[in-house]
Amino acid sequence: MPRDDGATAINVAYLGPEASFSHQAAIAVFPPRPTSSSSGSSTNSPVTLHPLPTFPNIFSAIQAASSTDDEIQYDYAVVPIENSTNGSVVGVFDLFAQCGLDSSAPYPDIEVCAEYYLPVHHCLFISPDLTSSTSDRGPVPDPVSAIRTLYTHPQVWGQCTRFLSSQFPPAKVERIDVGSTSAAAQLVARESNGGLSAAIGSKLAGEKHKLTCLAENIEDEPGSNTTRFLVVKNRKRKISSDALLSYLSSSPKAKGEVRNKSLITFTISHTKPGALADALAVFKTYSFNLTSIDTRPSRMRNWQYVFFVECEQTADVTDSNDAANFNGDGLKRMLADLERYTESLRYLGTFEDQLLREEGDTT
Ligand SMILES: O=C(O)C(=O)Cc1ccccc1
Repeated sequence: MPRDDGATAINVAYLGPEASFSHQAAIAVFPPRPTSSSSGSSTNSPVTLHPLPTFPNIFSAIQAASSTDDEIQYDYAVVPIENSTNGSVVGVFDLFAQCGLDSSAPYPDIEVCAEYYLPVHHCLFISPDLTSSTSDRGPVPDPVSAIRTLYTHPQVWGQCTRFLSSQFPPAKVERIDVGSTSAAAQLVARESNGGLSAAIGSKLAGEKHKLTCLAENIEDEPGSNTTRFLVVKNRKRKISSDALLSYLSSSPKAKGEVRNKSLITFTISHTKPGALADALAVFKTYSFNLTSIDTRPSRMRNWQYVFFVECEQTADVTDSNDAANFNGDGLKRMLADLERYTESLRYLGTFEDQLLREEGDTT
């Protein structure tokens, strides 16, 4: 929306409430920016981050961005797609299965434009009332063993299996899924006089709600637990790209070689022998390396799947600086050929690979 000073505000959606991991990823990609120079002229588009309650709300907001008169027109959203320990964020995959230029897709205009890797550390939080001598029940002597209910986002249980199985026997402690880790922290903070419940979430969420931290770094892989986020936008919406460009130019990867990844979804015949092998051979023919492959149920017919492939071109590169041209021609030709081996095919976008590879890793 244009402002009085002429700058166009950039609106970014993320899974809220504030202090979720998605919020931290959104801040990293779209940090708060100074908006005007000393002469008073605007230099950067100001960024406003908006917490939304669910992933479907976020996808609907981005899809609607080119066509509604709503007060807020969302330019970007930052959504988690996979975790290095616990794998795919299936709810987000199911939404991407409904994206891509196709009149039957509920989100035809959503495309991926960037990725971000966030190191993720989990803490166990309780209400400070539980350890306070002024509460009705007095300080609980062993708060961990007093906990009867645990709240967190469903992605988190599988990232903290060792800690959870050693501290919280399922027969004694109920695990309740909530919309986000920050919603879990908010719930525990709101329980009157400290119910015997705990939340698992980020240090930031605990600080925001003034919770007591009983354990830090409770994830199974404290040195490497990482969540990958995708940045999405509406392909029909004209946006000033300076906010995204400043992220891309300041990312650690910007100093190294730039590689672009493309995300494609497709379905294939489930009765023709070799249908998947034929489709995958097309990537090889056009020198595209597969960096990721995943499936989700098609929801059209039982035991039929949507394939998600991410790939990067390894040859035929003409212009390594321009994300649009980088593998534009090769990609177009590859997709045209792939169409012959698939039943439905959707291209969801091309973005810079931000994965910092280990030295000596040539893949
Ligand atoms: O619940 C959150 O904080 C989220 O943003 C979703 C999520 C959960 C766990 C790891 C990364 C993202």
